[in-house]
Amino acid sequence: MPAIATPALAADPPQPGGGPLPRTLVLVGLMGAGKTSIGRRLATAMDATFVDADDEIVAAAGMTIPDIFALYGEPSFRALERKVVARLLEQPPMVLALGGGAFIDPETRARVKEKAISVWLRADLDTLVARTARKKGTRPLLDRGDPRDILARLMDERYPIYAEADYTVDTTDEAHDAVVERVRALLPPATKEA
Ligand SMILES: Nc1ncnc2c1ncn2[C@@H]1O[C@H](COP(=O)(O)OP(=O)(O)OP(=O)(O)O)[C@@H](O)[C@H]1O
Ligand SMILES: O=C(O)C1=C[C@@H](O)[C@@H](O)[C@H](O)C1
Ligand SMILES: [Mg+2]
Repeated sequence: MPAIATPALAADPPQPGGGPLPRTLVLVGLMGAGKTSIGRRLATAMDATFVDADDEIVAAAGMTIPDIFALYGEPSFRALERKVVARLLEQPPMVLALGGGAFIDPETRARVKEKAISVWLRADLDTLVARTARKKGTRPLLDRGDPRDILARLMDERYPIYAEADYTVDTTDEAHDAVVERVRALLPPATKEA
């Protein structure tokens, strides 16, 4: 499988000392858990930089995630994801939404544990099915069959691994802002100043 070229990251480098985070705050969880939408709000609330690893992969590859899967295959996507996340974890603290499978990779998981604070955004199956139904065609794993069956299988496979995150926050019955506050409440006091 050919390697995908990896030019510079697309996101502006975080401003030195520009955020109150002592370490990068990494959000993990399945598709539809809220990593992107919660992460963006959290970063705004904390005056921190927000980066979505999926967007960085798209920028690095110069193509969409469905195209990367279709043209290069999932193993090449995973290799690129590992590289991109490793580079992001070397940058100054930020709020970082990982792609759904990134934390499942043992190397990435070890790096996250070493360098970041991790939070698993957990949701139940009905919630994930409903949320992921909104932007069809953007998540290649869910195009391989019935999304409910696939999400159920991924929950079985991945939930024990996401549980290795430092913290877990349930997002099933919580509005965005409530989840943001729950995540902020987990952080040491100095990181709560907006
Ligand atoms: N707590 C919540 N309450 C209501 N809607 C939510 C909540 N969290 C996320 N959503 C909605 O669910 C959808 C998916 O959320 P989001 O894109 O943040 O998930 P994600 O974890 O980044 O997954 P993916 O990257 O696969 O899209 C969005 O429409 C978002 O607004
Ligand atoms: O759960 C996954 O494995 C994925 C989730 C998305 O965020 C993307 O990273 C990609 O579609 C794979
Ligand atoms: Mg997302």
